[in-house]
Amino acid sequence: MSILVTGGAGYIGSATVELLCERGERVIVLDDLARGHRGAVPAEVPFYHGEIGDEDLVRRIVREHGVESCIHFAALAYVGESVEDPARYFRNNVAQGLRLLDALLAEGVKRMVFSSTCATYGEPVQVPIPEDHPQQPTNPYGWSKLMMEQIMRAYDRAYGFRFVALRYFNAAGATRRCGEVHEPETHLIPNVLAAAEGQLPYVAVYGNDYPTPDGTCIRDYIHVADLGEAHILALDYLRRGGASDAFNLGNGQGYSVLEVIETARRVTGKRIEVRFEGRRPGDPSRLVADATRARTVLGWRPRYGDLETIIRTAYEWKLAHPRGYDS
Ligand SMILES: NC(=O)c1ccc[n+]([C@@H]2O[C@H](COP(=O)([O-])OP(=O)(O)OC[C@H]3O[C@@H](n4cnc5c(N)ncnc54)[C@H](O)[C@@H]3O)[C@@H](O)[C@H]2O)c1
Ligand SMILES: O=c1ccn([C@@H]2O[C@H](COP(=O)(O)OP(=O)(O)O[C@H]3O[C@H](CO)[C@H](O)[C@H](O)[C@H]3O)[C@@H](O)[C@H]2O)c(=O)[nH]1
Repeated sequence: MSILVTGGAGYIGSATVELLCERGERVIVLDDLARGHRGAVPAEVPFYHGEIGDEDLVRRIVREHGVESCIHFAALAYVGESVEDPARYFRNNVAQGLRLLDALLAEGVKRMVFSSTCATYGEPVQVPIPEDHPQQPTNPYGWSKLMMEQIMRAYDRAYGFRFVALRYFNAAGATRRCGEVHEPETHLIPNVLAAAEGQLPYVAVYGNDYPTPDGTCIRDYIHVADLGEAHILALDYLRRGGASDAFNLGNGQGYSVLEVIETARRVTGKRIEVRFEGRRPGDPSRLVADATRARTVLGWRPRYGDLETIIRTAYEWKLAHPRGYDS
């Protein structure tokens, strides 16, 4: 029996594939390489270059490899881009996501660990944010993920399709094999490190008039290996017969954009120029997780909680892979 990992050539997906392989699980990756890298997937892992919305392909993979569960990372995931082109986000994340669910169900696969996001909460009314916080996304990306959560809930009731929605806060850092390489890169920490290495002239800070102590947005950064570990625990939970549920994944500690830049200056020892720009549409001011439930129900224990460690692992990976992945 094997696990279908969609989006397994992407940043968090490839790090999770690495952990699953270390644990001796049989893994199959499906990715259209819109944002991922073939070189991020170990050569021994069967790889399919295709879309999650290709029902015939998904059904064939399930039959040929005896797939029993799916970890579904594949999605477009840029907040700003989703505000500019919502159609692309709803088509890719929801319409194609729905076809993936239907193909799995048609082949009798009824277990999914789903990449959801803190962006499903929108502007928080309570911080740290618990799972039962109101879900009112401020951008189409967040809506696309919330729609998938709701579709899966209905599928559970009607068809017994069990899922765990993992609502990650901000993924960061690198594992031994896998780091963050996106084209274009919109995420803060890779951009800060690119500025440290002279690949960007400065870091653009989007907004310094937010209602936070230094005026810049606050986020809860969580190490990619800790995210990967949570997927394995969630899969074990579903295999034990656990009920469908949602879990926040974060450290419970918020850092402002300026604090991230200051920490990166310490870690790299480099000058990092900053330029203040206007707010980025769709950005909530402060997102910090209450991840108590993942700890108590799944037994999750993040190991790389401290921001300096998170940034150091990202920096070390970048120095070891100055041009990113070869393919
Ligand atoms: N990075 C974060 O901080 C963060 C936070 C919360 C949630 N998430 C979610 O986690 C998941 C992984 O994020 P990531 O940062 O690794 O992103 P990523 O872009 O690196 O990885 C996503 C992968 O999915 C693939 N993909 C996209 N659409 C596809 C499709 N229709 N068919 C097949 N493959 C497709 C891409 O090529 C890419 O390899 C996403 O679902 C994202 O929404 C990420
Ligand atoms: O060059 C940059 C990049 C980012 N930022 C700021 O840094 C913060 C973090 O931005 P990221 O782009 O790194 O992360 P987001 O919080 O926008 O997005 C992440 O968390 C989201 C939930 O809000 C989604 O889940 C998304 O997939 C994931 O990338 C934001 O305030 C952003 O405005 C900058 O100031 N300059």
